[in-house]
Amino acid sequence: MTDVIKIVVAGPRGRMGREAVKLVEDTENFQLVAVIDHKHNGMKLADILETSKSQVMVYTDIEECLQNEQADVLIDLTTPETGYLHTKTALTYGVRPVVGTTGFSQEELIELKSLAEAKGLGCIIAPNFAIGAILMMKFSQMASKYFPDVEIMEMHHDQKLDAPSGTAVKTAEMIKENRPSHRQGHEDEKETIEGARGANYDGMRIHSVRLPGLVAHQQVLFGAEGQTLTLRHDSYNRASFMSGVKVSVETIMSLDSLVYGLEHILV
Ligand SMILES: NC(=O)c1ccc[n+]([C@@H]2O[C@H](COP(=O)([O-])OP(=O)(O)OC[C@H]3O[C@@H](n4cnc5c(N)ncnc54)[C@H](O)[C@@H]3O)[C@@H](O)[C@H]2O)c1
Ligand SMILES: O=C(O)C1=N[C@H](C(=O)O)CCC1
Repeated sequence: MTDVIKIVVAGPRGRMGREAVKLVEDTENFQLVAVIDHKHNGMKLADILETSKSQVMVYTDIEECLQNEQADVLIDLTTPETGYLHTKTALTYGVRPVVGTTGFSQEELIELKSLAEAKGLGCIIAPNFAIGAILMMKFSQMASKYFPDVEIMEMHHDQKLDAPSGTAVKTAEMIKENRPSHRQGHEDEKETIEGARGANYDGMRIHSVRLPGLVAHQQVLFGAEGQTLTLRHDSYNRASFMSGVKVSVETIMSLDSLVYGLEHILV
């Protein structure tokens, strides 16, 4: 029999968090031991989340939670500031973080990487848990060797806090590994309305669309003489991310350092 993995979910009432709670409750060798919310300290999960019957405790303070509960893994699906703090605290307490929260700075990622290494603990920070999105990023990286002119258009629901999306940033980082650094567009181009050309990452442009009705979508557009290539991925619901969360929890127990991006653990 596989060992039981004891899990804390942070952000259980969020769009992603409630799916993660369901995943943990429905997976045989996963055990939910507590949740971390920004309110309702001391209540039971079932009292604050209509889709759960779980009697595990709600904590508002991660330190109190990790002192009181025996946990192997923290799944964090909160906000950029909270996610960073939770990841750091979990590592300090010897708990392995699986982080879907996006919007971390480069400095924060570097700091978390050193902390995970110092502690010899697995930590997975995945800007996108959907397998199709990972493939889109990998295909984009491959294509950029042959099509070095590329623009990324990410489209999300209008409640998203960070822009560009974590997926768009990760895609640009992966493309950068293959694409000779250069500025794109006309050398004399001028924006008559600020922001018209999008964010500039190593000469590539990233455009962020926010609209009600969207979930998570990204198009990577490549252009060359007389041709274009478009790679697109769409998540139509949050369940699309859960197989990636599951494989991350299963894999993290045998890791001893930080992995940034699911492409490193999908074989
Ligand atoms: N990696 C992926 O595949 C993926 C997919 C979707 C969303 N995301 C990211 O996951 C995060 C959550 O997204 P969402 O759509 O579920 O957002 P959401 O706003 O629906 O949920 C966030 C939850 O975090 C909780 N929260 C805020 N501050 C907190 C605190 N201090 N302590 C505990 N809980 C706190 C809120 O109560 C809320 O329930 C975002 O960063 C988003 O970009 C990642
Ligand atoms: O809904 C969100 O927010 C999402 N965020 C991730 C990102 O920033 O890339 C992944 C897709 C959904």
